[in-house]
Amino acid sequence: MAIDIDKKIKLNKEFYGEKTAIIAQSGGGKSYTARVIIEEGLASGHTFVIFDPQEAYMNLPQMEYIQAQNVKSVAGLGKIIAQTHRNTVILLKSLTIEKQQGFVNDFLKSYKKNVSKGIQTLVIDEFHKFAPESEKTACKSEVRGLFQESRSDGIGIFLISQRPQRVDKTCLSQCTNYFIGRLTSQRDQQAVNNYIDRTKMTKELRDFESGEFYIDGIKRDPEIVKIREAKTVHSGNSPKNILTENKVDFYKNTKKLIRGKNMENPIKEVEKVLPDTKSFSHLAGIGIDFALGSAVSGIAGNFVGSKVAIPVAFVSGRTVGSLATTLAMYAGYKVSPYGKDVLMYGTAGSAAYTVGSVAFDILKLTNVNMSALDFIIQTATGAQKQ
Ligand SMILES: Nc1ncnc2c1ncn2[C@@H]1O[C@H](COP(=O)(O)OP(=O)(O)OP(=O)(O)O)[C@@H](O)[C@H]1O
Repeated sequence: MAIDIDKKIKLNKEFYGEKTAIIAQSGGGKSYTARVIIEEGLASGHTFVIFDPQEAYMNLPQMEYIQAQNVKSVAGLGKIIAQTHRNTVILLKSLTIEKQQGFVNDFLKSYKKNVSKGIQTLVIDEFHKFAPESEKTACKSEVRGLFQESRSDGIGIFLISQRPQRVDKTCLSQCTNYFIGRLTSQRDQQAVNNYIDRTKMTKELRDFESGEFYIDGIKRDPEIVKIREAKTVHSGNSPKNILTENKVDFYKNTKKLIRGKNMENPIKEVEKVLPDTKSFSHLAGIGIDFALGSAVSGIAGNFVGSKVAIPVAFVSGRTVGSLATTLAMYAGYKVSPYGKDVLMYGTAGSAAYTVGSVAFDILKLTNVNMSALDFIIQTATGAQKQ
């Protein structure tokens, strides 16, 4: 039976100051459920800070939407929100994942230092990217701290993730409330097994509909609940970025598709993880920057090689020229506020060329002539044999 979360399940004031995990695979209804809970909270006068890497929390009333890339002082923003308890959605999508982690770290440091008393809920979507199990990130210790420190300042947290097996176990185990939705992967099911009372399970997690959740906590007996429809327009989309999402499913399903076998999940599931046009152009952009770096390195290297005799017998001018180019690009990447991505991937391209050049120097030194190896080095790095 569908239970309307705002009629039969009352979310009291304390709930918004507690730690709540909302777990389901992509499309299971996590951000939709979080939206419904936030709608309830806003209506009761609670405030939220939402870290939104997917633009899944648009159209919420009373919210200020802030583009992370436009924030000049992250610490300043953290301080203002901590002191004023403003309802804020921080849109992180335009930042690389490393920058998102750095942003969350700087924000939380300042927020925790300055937070004024009273309940405020921090919503961290795609939690596994900020505090993954057995992996360090710039913000992991700050995020973990939120779960470990016994706080009296009323900070509540929503931990939202589609990959429970990848979420830091300390954070997951410190939650008071668990909303667990559809999970078809066995590893993900195992990761939440400890939080489920099997006697209350009338159906398996893999059979849950979108929006159906096993709820443990909120001072009730555990039960399976269908979350009510949202009052605001949901903006969440299943991510389609091959660089960051569900690569395992992608490879598994595309392999089956190519072999013509039946897929575990119908083609819809493949579509969900196939990269969209934006992801393809992002990949193409990286490729162009990389090739550009390699080409610049090649031109500089060959120029130096043709003009300068290097006193160290086995080091070619090409290597010296391309190494200098790599260092110059790296220095540019470090100091320049502009063109960070071009300089970063350009440095990688230039470094690859330099590695190729060094490989040719070594081959020359050993007097070995292996055309297959030459071909591989040339193709992989762009460096030409001299
Ligand atoms: N309680 C609900 N009532 C009606 N529809 C729902 C409900 N929950 C989810 N849905 C539907 O399922 C879709 C997917 O939900 P949602 O975007 O929340 O998934 P998600 O688990 O956050 O997925 P992702 O990780 O891919 O963002 C929604 O766009 C909505 O159409």
